[in-house]
Amino acid sequence: MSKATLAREAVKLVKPGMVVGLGSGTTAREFIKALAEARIDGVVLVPTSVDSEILAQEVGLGNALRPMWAVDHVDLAVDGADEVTRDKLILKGRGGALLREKIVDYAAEMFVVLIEEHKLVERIPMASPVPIEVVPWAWRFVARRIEREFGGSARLRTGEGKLGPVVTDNGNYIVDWTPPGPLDASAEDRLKAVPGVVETGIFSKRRDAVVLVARRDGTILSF
Ligand SMILES: O=C[C@H](O)[C@H](O)[C@H](O)COP(=O)(O)O
Repeated sequence: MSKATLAREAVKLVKPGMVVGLGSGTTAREFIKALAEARIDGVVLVPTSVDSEILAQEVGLGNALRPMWAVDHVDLAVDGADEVTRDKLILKGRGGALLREKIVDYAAEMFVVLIEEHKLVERIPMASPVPIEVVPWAWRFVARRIEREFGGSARLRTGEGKLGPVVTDNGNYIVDWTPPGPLDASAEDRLKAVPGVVETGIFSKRRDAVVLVARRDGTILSF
């Protein structure tokens, strides 16, 4: 229910003709459904995962869908997150959709993050590991190098419903890294500098994001 409330709030920001980035995950799915109900004229939609693309198609938004290469800007991106701090360090990627999400969310003029209150944390990571999308051919080398350079433990993500590694929408693997302690904003660039790392779930460069939090008491906090 709270995810649907957040989604309806975010839909109010969508104006006719806008190019809108569709995030991924259960919260973003609510946004996609609410957007379909709103029937806003002329919007162009850029999905950040196959999952979001399929849902958008199923709820009648198929004609509006475009790949990222077919647009020259994104007005608004609406996405969920796994953990968010008060100063807007954002951790994403529990569903493995982080790479396309980061391209779209970082490109957007306005980035709106929808979370429930338990995801508002003091520091990242709190309860989730840090997802890191890696080149499959190098995955073990990259995982060991991250452990050596930064400490903690890095594990290949394996899936349910399929034997072996989870393969992302971009054909890569995910390594889930549990660092030895809290991370600051520099972690995004430091991890990215490891050859073989394609992208990380640390979103530290959108401090201007608008975060909408569904509180336990039913109200919405915005910061
Ligand atoms: O890869 C998954 C995405 O980053 C999601 O946006 C994130 O995991 C939050 O998903 P949910 O809204 O299902 O908690």
